This record gives sequence, structure tokens and C-alpha cells, in this order.
Amino acid sequence: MPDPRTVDLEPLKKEAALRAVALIESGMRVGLGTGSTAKYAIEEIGRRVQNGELTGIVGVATSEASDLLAREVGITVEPLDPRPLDIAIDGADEIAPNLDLIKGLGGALLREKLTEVQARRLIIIADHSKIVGQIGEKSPLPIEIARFGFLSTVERLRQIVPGGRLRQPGAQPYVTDNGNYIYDAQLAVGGDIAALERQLKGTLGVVETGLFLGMAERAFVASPDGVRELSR
Ligand SMILES: O=C(CO)[C@H](O)[C@H](O)COP(=O)(O)O
Repeated sequence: MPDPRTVDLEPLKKEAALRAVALIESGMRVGLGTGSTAKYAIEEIGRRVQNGELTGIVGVATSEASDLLAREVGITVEPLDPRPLDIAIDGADEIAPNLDLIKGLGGALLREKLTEVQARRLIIIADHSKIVGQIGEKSPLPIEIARFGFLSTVERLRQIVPGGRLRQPGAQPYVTDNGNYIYDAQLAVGGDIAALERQLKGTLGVVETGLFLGMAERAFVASPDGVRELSR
């Protein structure tokens, strides 16, 4: 496989996005992902809405940024409500062979999970740099934590996943759209990921994790050799 460090990934992200958007039909309620790959999908949905190829589309955005972009490109956006979504399209930070995912490096993991769990089909779009043999190989695992008492939560998390740090790009911690902080955990590769998810979710102060297990139906993964379609 070509070395992702020497390849311009942007055209690949767009190619993967276009393949996923081709699955959208008029009248669908669509979960709109977050990040540099999902951006191409939102732009393409907007283009098709604008030229009349798609009508009656309602988007549900997984972040403030995607909400803004969707409205800019002419997509009708509604808040998440209990009705199912026909499809959701989103990027990922790691894609395992069984389509288990790490998501949330873009900081939107809570709204992504809330939205995508309601989607009949979750379609992942990515360039080939996101493919891993096992979860935790390349990316840290983002964990959204409550701001109140965050240092105590970080200590509790360090007992479970010793490697990791509070996300702090500058003088202050990174704040999510929900007003929370993020702890980026370095996982030990090869453990029981489902058990880890349960343990993390049971940890006081943890709001949500970036482990998306058993959720994705399909992934379009683009490399210079073409777009591969992976299914669970
Ligand atoms: O989970 C996410 C945001 O919370 C993104 O989908 C993930 O970080 C991938 O982003 P990109 O397409 O920019 O690589």
C-alpha cells in the first residue's frame, strides 16, 4: 500500500466521500459527520441539493462546524430527535478489519455517537492511512470527560489506561461543543476492546468514548490504487 506520508490525501478523502454520498436518495434524513473527510461529503450533498438531484433531504449535524457548513451549502438542518436517520456518513481515525472504529480526534465524538447510533446505516469514509490491524495501533482514543473535577477523572482514567493526556492545544484545555474536555488515551494494542469500553463508560466523570464498536455497516477507503469498499 502506498505510504500515506508521501501521498496528497485530500483527493482521496473526496473520492471516498463521493462514493458514500451516492447512496443518498431524495427524502432521506442524513447524519452529517465531522472532520476534513466528512466536509467533502457535506459539500457534495449540498451540491446535489442545489442542482435538484436530491430533494427533501434533512441533515442532522454532529458538530457546530458541520451544522454551519451544511447550512452554507444549502442543506436543511434539523436537531437530533428520536426518529431514525436513514443514513449517516462520517470519517474515522482508525478503522479495524471488522469496522470497529476510533473516532473523535476532531472532538465531536459525543454528538457523532448520539447521532450515528440512530442511523439505519453508518457509512465511514477515509483515506487509507486510517486502516489498522487492531484498534489502538495508530491513534489515541479520545474520551470526553466532564469539566467539573476533571483532574480526578483523569486520575481515574490513568488507572485504566496509563498512557494519555488531557487534550490541551494551548494554555487552556480543548473544550468540546458540549462544554466538556477530552482525555486522549494511548491504548495497549491487543486487549479486549469491548471490555475496555464498558470499563471506561463505567468510570465516573466519563461522558463518552471514541470507540464505535459494531456500528459501521460499510467503509469506503480511498488510496492511490482506487476506492475499496469494506463491509462488516
Ligand atoms: O471523529 C471525528 C471527529 O470527531 C472525525 O470523523 C475523525 O477525527 C476523522 O477526521 P478526518 O476526516 O479529519 O481525518
